[in-house]
Amino acid sequence: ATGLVTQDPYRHKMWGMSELSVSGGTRQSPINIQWRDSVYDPHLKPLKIHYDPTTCLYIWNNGYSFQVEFDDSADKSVIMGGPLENHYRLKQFHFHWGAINEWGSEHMVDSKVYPAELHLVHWNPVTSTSFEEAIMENNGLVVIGVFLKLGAHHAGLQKLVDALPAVKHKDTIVEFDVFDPSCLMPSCPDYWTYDGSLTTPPLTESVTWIIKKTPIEVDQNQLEEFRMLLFTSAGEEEKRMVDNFRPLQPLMNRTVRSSFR
Ligand SMILES: NS(=O)(=O)c1c(F)c(F)c(-n2cc(CC3CCCCC3)nn2)c(F)c1F
Ligand SMILES: [Zn+2]
Repeated sequence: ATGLVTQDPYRHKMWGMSELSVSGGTRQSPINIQWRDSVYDPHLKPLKIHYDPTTCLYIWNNGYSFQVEFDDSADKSVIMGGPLENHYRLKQFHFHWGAINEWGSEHMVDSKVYPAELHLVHWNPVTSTSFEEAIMENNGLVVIGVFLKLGAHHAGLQKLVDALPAVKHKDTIVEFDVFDPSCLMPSCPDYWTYDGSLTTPPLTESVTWIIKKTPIEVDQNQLEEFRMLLFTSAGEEEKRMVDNFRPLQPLMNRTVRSSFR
């Protein structure tokens, strides 16, 4: 399936390094998780998630994806446990998806691609005083990745999908209050974890990735609503927001640990 992703989907972005990892990067993301090479770590604890739905602020189209932002001024929506030394605050979540169901996710599992991937981005309030600072810190961020697969209608996601027409164009925003992103988590507790990077600029190597083993199911109409968004601002020539995933990066000297046998 990786052969399908020949074009660099961010080719229209003048990042200069979208194909290459950060020059000299040794822990770039995303990667292909080879299940048989992952190492079961019995010391990994269950991940604990406590999201306060009232910390949800708004949805906006940032020109890469649509992003749901949270009030991170206190320890109200936090994760802890798993591979983590302390708690991390939820800052935002967003998705990556393809033009068609055959590709779209950033990570892969044994070269299997999913049609989309959810990222919940958290930062370390113990070692950083802000999200912006944490982005530059080693292990300043934790991102939980959840694969989306084509299947049953996802009632929790639909609330988000219904708001997308209001953020069709880049730099548009709509208020979005009281949403609990826990509804987007699979019930299975199993995950892989590895040290990596942001998959968008500034591509800093500050992320502890936690990738859930089990995908959530969404239906065709819901995926197609993602694909109706635009990379472009109002008034510009329309470019559909699709294929907003970064190409696979080399594993280099890293081990992926699993929380399950
Ligand atoms: N795919 S990912 O790796 O989960 C992922 C992330 F982890 C991110 F943190 C961001 N991110 C980027 C900014 C702008 C910052 C604004 C302040 C200065 C630094 C950039 N906000 N959040 C992001 F866009 C993204 F896609
Ligand atoms: Zn992402």
